[in-house]
Amino acid sequence: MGAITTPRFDITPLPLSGLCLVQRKRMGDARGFLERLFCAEELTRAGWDGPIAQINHTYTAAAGTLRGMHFQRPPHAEKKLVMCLKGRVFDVAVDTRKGSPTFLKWHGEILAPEAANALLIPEGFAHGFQTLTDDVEMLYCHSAVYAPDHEGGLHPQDPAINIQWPDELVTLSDRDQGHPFLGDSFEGVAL
Ligand SMILES: Cc1cn([C@H]2C[C@H](O)[C@@H](COP(=O)(O)OP(=O)(O)O[C@H]3O[C@@H](C)C(=O)[C@@H](O)[C@H]3O)O2)c(=O)[nH]c1=O
Repeated sequence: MGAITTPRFDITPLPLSGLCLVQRKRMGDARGFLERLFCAEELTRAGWDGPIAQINHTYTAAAGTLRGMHFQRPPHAEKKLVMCLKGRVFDVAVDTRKGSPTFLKWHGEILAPEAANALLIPEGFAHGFQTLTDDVEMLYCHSAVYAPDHEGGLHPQDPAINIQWPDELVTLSDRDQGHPFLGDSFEGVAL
C-alpha cells in the first residue's frame, strides 16, 4: 500500500506492513478547528474494515510512565487507532504476527494533539507507549471488545525486541512488570 490522501486524512504506510500513520487534516477558522478523529468510510483505505467495538480513554499522570506492551489473541485479535489528546507520547507497535517478515520488529512514533496524528495498528501487534510529559490523555478506538482471557503481553524491555525508549522508565504497572521476556519458544500470534 502506498501513501493515501483522503479528504480528512493523509495515511502513510510504515515499515511494518499494515501499520499506518494517520495524519488528520484540521479544518480551521477564526474560532479554532474541527478535526475528524475516526471515519469509517475514509479509514477503510487504511485497513479499518469493520465497526468500532469500544473506545477507551486513559489518563497518565507522570512523564516517563510506560504502559504496554499489550495485544489480544484470536478470536479477539484487534486493530487499534491510537491517538494522544493531551501531552506527548512515544508510541510503539511490535509485530508479533507468526510468519511475518518483520516478526518482532518495532516501530515508534511521537503522538501529540498538536501533531494531529494517530497510529493505526493491525491485528497481531503488541502496543505500548511512554509518556514524554505529565498529564497525558490517550484515546483508543478498538475493533474488538476487551477480552481479558485473551490478553497477551511482552515485556517492554525485552532484549529480543530492544525497543529504544526515549527516557528512563519511571513507572510501570505490576502487570506490565510481570510480562515475561520472550523465549525461543514464542512463535508469534497466528491470526
Ligand atoms: C484495556 C481495558 C482495561 N480494563 C480494566 C482492567 C484494569 O482493571 C483497568 C486498567 O487496565 P490496564 O492496566 O490493562 O490498562 P492499560 O495498561 O492502560 O491498558 C492499555 O494499554 C495500552 C498500551 C493499550 O494498547 C490498550 O489496548 C490497553 O491494553 O481497566 C477494562 O475494563 N477495559 C479495557 O478495555
